[in-house]
Amino acid sequence: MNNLIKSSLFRYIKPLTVLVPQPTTRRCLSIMSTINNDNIIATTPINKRVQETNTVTKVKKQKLKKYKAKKADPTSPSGVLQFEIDDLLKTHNLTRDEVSNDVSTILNDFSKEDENSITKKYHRIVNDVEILVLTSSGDGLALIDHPVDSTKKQIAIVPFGLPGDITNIRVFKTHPYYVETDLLDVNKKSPIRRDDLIRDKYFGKASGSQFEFLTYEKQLEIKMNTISNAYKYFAPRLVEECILPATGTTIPSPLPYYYRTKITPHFDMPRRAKVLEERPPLGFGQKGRPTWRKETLEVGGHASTLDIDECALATDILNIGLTNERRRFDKEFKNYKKGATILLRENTIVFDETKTIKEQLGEGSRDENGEVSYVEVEDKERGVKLIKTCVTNQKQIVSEYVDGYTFNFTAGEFFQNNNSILSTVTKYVRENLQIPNSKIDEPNYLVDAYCGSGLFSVCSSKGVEKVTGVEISADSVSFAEKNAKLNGIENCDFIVGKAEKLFESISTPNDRTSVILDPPRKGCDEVFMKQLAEYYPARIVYISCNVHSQARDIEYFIKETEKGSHYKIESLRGFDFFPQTHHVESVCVLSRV
Ligand SMILES: C[S@@+](CC[C@H](N)C(=O)[O-])C[C@H]1O[C@@H](n2cnc3c(N)ncnc32)[C@H](O)[C@@H]1O
Repeated sequence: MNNLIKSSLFRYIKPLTVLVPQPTTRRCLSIMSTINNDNIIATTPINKRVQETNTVTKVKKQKLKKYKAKKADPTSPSGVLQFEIDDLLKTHNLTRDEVSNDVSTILNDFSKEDENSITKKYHRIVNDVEILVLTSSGDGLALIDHPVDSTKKQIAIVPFGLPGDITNIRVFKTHPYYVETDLLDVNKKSPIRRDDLIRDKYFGKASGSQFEFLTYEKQLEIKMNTISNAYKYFAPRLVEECILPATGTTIPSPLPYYYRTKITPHFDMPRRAKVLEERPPLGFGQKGRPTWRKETLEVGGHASTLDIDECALATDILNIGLTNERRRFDKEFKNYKKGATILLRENTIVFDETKTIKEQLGEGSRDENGEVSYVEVEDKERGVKLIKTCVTNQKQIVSEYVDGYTFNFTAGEFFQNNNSILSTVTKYVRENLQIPNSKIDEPNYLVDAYCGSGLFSVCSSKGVEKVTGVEISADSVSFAEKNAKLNGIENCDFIVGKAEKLFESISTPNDRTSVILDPPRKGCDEVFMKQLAEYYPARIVYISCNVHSQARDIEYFIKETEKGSHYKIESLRGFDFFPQTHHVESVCVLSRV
């Protein structure tokens, strides 16, 4: 429908109450009944109640759908995308107006099935599109012609597109300043594209491992750039004033594949179904409807959840567990009344030579004979035999083994997911917590804020007088206390509460105290940062799985707190906790000057 007809139609249905001659009303009703728009983010329901009289039909409360932007935390992926869009616009000398889309018109397009509808104009195939840059979420960004205004462009997000690729894409969703697309074909390959490296049979369809078609060196370089960009966006004053050191090279994961110690495949219940007649796909979400990997078009099916029987990122025992749990699901799926997520968490047992393996296994995922599955591994450095099982019960207590220390925690609770890199990262943290020029007779202290079940507290406890951990989850604190004891460590105290609770009772001398921060994705809050600056510790090591909130916090600490300006950023670098994905763990070290 062209704009003219549509706007005249809206004039009919906009008023709260209108009297419309019957033939026109019938047309309005049939048009309204076709509304099924993917782009509805917020809608005002259309009241379709019609009161018929002999000659006229009364249509009540006809309202247009309004587009309402979702509020996003600026440091969330959709918030960061806004900075990335502005960067791209700047490079191409464009303004936001010049890439804007009329989302409301699409939202109120009642004839979207018509060949000439506005929806069809927007949601189309575009050929020979060059991918220009990569976002921090690992997607390609491109500029394409605007479908309805030849003076404008559109910004397209292209998952699995790499800078330099020339691609065919399908636009399927429109936002005010960008469109979402599926990658259909790669006509010319980017020089960095290495499809020959792909191992995962679901790659290019499943969300998750997006970087398998890059060399590992390239992945590490991209993650280093992600950290630099995060500070450019969220700590611009530190960048402008040149008080930020160059981002260090990303520390690789010893295992680039088969490293994840926790996965959570899920299945959905078909809409309105009360019982499952057919076994639904069990696996991970599909990333759009891409078709560029022709050889894998049928792999995993076509539902929004792909049916996945192997995960190239998960450890061996989790893949065995996945096979077991899929077999169980084949038999039991009819018992489920709604969709569910299945937990597969690795459990590590230090082998006790006085007992048989079977005596030590505990509960875990079972094979077709009903036996708990396990694999044996060796810690060659310490000459210790380890047994790995796969736990599926959220409440079961599981163990991790890091650097000779054992950590117990509840299977459903947080613990770092890549065991292979933990020895490297805990060593790095320990070394960077050291207060320079420490004298032998002067004791040093440690504070572990957001301590979880005590990973950094325990691994950094040697050589310091006392460690104080603080953590909001009482359950995690109780495990942290037990973990210290289990490993024969007596100098750790743990407090339950928000991180800032620490400052109510802290008694260690600030000049001799180092602080570890390891907050959740949203980062620290200003109250905590202010009190931290007030306490004025000798060194701070800030670890984060969201470098964007880390950059925001570091700038706030240095620029907005009274004593923050007395600190210098000693180093900033990534650790690759999540190979083959876009995620990076960032570690920033601050010292007092
Ligand atoms: C990324 S995890 C780090 C845990 C631990 N450092 C580790 O490596 O296992 C963040 C932890 O912060 C805790 N947390 C979240 N908000 C908090 C707050 N306001 N104060 C203290 N702890 C908090 C969570 O419960 C979680 O255990």
